Amino acid sequence: MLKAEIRKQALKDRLLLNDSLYHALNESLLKQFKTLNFSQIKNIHIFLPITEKKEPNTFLLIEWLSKTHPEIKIIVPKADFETALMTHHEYLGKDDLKKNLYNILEPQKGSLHEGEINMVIIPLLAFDKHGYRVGYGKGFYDRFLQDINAQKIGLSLYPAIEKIDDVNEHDIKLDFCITPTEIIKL
Ligand SMILES: Nc1nc2c(c(=O)[nH]1)N(C=O)[C@@H](CNc1ccc(C(=O)N[C@@H](CCC(=O)O)C(=O)O)cc1)CN2
Ligand SMILES: Nc1ncnc2c1ncn2[C@@H]1O[C@H](COP(=O)(O)OP(=O)(O)OP(=O)(O)O)[C@@H](O)[C@H]1O
Repeated sequence: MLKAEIRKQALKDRLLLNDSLYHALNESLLKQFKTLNFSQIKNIHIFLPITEKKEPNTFLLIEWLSKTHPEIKIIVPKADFETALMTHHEYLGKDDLKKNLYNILEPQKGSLHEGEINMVIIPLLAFDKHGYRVGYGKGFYDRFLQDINAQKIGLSLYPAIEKIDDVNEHDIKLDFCITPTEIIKL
């Protein structure tokens, strides 16, 4: 299938999720996330959920991490829609977040993180069995991930689809994808 078609279908499916299923899927994602090996990890980059679009509730992961692994620094992105680039900031808690024009929460005072990043939790609308993903189509994550040497981990409410047919030279492959039932090695 082509990205445009996959994107349209995935957005529709997500918005049709009822609250109780959405909640259960998020709890299952957290359960899977807890099984990752954090022993070598000094910092983790995690997107902040657009709940209006029923993205996975990454606050569950962030809250669990800050309780059980307080030594791991949490880094969150801030997207610049003019340049399609992101900057990366220390997460200081929910009080430091404010919604931008796209309903994306972003850090206000969290200081810029410019060093290496060990693990990135990546938003997506769909991913395929070959490790490629479909996002909202602006290429933010492809630009970000091309420069870094981190474990690239997708977070998906749904299982893998068979194949994205229009993968291009910019598309960066995931190393793993967390779904509600399993962590898939890609
Ligand atoms: N939570 C989260 N943060 C993220 C991403 C994401 O997928 N999820 N992104 C992942 O890359 C980047 C943001 N990408 C986005 C791209 C488009 C729209 C959006 O609302 N688009 C409008 C159309 C706007 C237009 O074309 O001018 C829409 O879909 O209605 C939102 C986020 C960076 N931060
Ligand atoms: N490293 C890059 N340099 C220049 N352009 C890029 C780069 N990565 C992606 N792009 C461009 O950004 C757009 C992203 O399109 P694509 O359909 O692959 O997005 P996506 O992976 O679904 O979205 P996203 O990464 O925003 O979630 C394309 O026009 C692509 O050519």
